[in-house]
Amino acid sequence: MADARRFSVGYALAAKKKRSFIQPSLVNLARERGIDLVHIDTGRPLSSQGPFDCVLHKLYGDDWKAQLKDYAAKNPSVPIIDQLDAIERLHNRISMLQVVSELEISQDKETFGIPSQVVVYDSKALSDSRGVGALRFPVIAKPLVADGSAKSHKMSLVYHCGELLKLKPPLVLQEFVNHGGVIFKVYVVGDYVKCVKRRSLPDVSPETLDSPKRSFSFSQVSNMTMQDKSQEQYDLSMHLEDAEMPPLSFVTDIARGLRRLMKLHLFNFDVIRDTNVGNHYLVIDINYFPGYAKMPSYETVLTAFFWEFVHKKKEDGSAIECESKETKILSNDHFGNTEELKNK
Ligand SMILES: Nc1ncnc2c1ncn2[C@@H]1O[C@H](COP(=O)(O)OP(=O)(O)OP(=O)(O)O)[C@@H](O)[C@H]1O
Ligand SMILES: O=P(O)(O)O[C@H]1[C@H](OP(=O)(O)O)[C@@H](OP(=O)(O)O)[C@@H](O)[C@@H](O)[C@@H]1OP(=O)(O)O
Ligand SMILES: [Mg+2]
Ligand SMILES: [Mg+2]
Repeated sequence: MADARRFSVGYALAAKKKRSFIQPSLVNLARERGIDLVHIDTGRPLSSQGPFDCVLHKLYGDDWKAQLKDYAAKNPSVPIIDQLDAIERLHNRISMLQVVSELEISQDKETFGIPSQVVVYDSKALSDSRGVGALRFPVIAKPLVADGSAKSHKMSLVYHCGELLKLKPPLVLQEFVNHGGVIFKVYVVGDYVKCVKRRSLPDVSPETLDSPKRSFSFSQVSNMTMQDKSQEQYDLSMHLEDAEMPPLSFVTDIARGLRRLMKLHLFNFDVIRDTNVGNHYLVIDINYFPGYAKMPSYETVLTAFFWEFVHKKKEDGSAIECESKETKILSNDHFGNTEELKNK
């Protein structure tokens, strides 16, 4: 039966994120289920806005942090999705992946880990072979800070150590792992887990390492939209369609483990399969509140998540932590089909 009480989910998002995530299809579906998605004006004190049944946010900067802390202190019963300190772990590419090493999951047929990497804080260390020498080339140089800026996504694939001197620390040097040009993005929305394929960097052959080209820069390669024709060509040459997905139970175990350790509800992580090993997977990136609008049926999934969140709050009258008890969740298979499961 329809619930007469309406719920209000306040959202604080950057303009670009608002455009991609707050689609009419999501707003309307949520509204039908009694949930109003309400824009938070960050130009005004958060505490003077609302009332909200929960607050959803993805914003960087001290001003927002101070506003949210003040609001949380004054409204302890309103859940915040998610906590600032939990999100901040993902703003540093070292602490981001440390959590993967802390996962306690039995590794049977499939195994997982993170690529070998070192953190470099100053330019001097780039010429010091003691630190960098342990890494095998090619390496990817990634900005240490992942703060949502265009700069934080700018990476370099480096074939020769001499090229490192051109880079600007602080950065992470991570071994490039050949993975067949396909990356798996695992989206997590509370209990829901969905794995999709995306294009990635092509494998690097030993001949390429000897070529005169010694490095190149790129940015958000899995989000890249090329001219339609070349995109198709690229996907065909990479056999994107044919690439076998990792077992769903395997990625779901990692997703649930990460969720519990990080105390986050909304994130995705990037996984690649090591071509040389076959059943070994590497987690290379974790993003808070990623581009859910690109996920199949995102409206249904997110609406179910909000519904559960605000109703759970109503039941016990307090802010929610991580786990949900009796829930209505969406299950998925590898082909993008979703089905509703009750009390899973
Ligand atoms: N260790 C690695 N081995 C092989 N390819 C990698 C590795 N690390 C990153 N890549 C490639 O580089 C891309 C960008 O790296 P990464 O995901 O860390 O950056 P990002 O800017 O945080 O991405 P996102 O847009 O997902 O936030 C990956 O999608 C993948 O194609
Ligand atoms: O829109 P946002 O600013 O949140 O961009 C996020 C982007 O989603 P988009 O599809 O909306 O561009 C994500 O893409 P997918 O992993 O889902 O492919 C990923 O690149 C995040 O790292 C970005 O967050 P940032 O690291 O820059 O804060
Ligand atoms: Mg990534
Ligand atoms: Mg990222």
